[in-house]
Amino acid sequence: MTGVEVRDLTKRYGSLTAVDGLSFTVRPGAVTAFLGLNGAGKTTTMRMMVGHVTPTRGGVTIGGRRYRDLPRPTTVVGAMFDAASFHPRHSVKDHLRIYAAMGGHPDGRVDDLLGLVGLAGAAGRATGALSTGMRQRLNLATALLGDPRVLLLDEPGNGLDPEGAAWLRSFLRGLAAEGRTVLVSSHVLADVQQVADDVVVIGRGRLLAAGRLRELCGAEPDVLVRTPDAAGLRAVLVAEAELVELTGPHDLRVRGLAPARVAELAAAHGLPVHGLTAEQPTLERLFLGLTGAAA
Ligand SMILES: Nc1ncnc2c1ncn2[C@@H]1O[C@H](COP(=O)(O)OP(=O)(O)OP(=O)(O)O)[C@@H](O)[C@H]1O
Repeated sequence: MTGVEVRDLTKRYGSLTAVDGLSFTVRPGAVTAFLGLNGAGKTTTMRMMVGHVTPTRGGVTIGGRRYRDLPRPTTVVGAMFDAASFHPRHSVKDHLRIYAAMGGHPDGRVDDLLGLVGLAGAAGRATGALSTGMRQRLNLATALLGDPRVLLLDEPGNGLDPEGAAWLRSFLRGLAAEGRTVLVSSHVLADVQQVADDVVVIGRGRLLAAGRLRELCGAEPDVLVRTPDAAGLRAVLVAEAELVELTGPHDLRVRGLAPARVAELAAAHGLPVHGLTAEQPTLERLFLGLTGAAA
């Protein structure tokens, strides 16, 4: 089992601290979403994991070893960055064959991967003629050439259409189910919510939260109430709820009260309720709360 340990990772560019004393772990067998606003330091952190950028302080180990100490790094870690470049006239298959040769991976792996990422039909196409979604798939295939236990994927969902995004989610789940360590940076929170087991949230290079998505989002759902007397019900609920928000002429959002308690209080005051739904807390709420506080 190969996890990733980030310890006191720091990167300064002149007076700018892009990554600031970051510590977290990424566990095997799970998809971990790496989240932060633009410029938060996600790419810099991931580049330090694979030695593209030298930390000012601190470091990263993968299965207990630094990237540069791994004897055949691409068999341990597969990394994919947004700005990956392809030779535009190379075919998809040639691109993979060249990278396979460089990494010392068997040529037969290329056809397997083309099938796995859904590019078998585009094997002969020039990489310069690929759609963004196909480029992402080719990037992913390149990262997977060495059958690595650890995948570090920087914004792999960028430019994917809804079908591609759904495909990527199930692909990532499959990699985690095989026991691999999967770290995925993203800013599409709805996509992440559907796929991630764990999240690491950073802001201005600092850690804001890390842990199981379910625990961080909180177990308590908001309760959405539909009532013809929203103002009247609101007046009753505010005494016990953490928050009661009027979201429409006949709609309330209640936080900090169980649905049953909302119904009891309404009944006790003779207020009609036409609908009551529990809404699971979203990653977006957590994220905006954290990054808003950091800003
Ligand atoms: N080579 C560099 N020289 C100077 N500043 C840099 C360099 N690389 C990154 N930065 C700065 O470090 C900060 C973090 O950038 P980084 O690309 O890691 O953020 P990010 O979270 O990946 O953002 P995005 O989501 O926009 O890609 C930014 O302010 C960026 O401008």
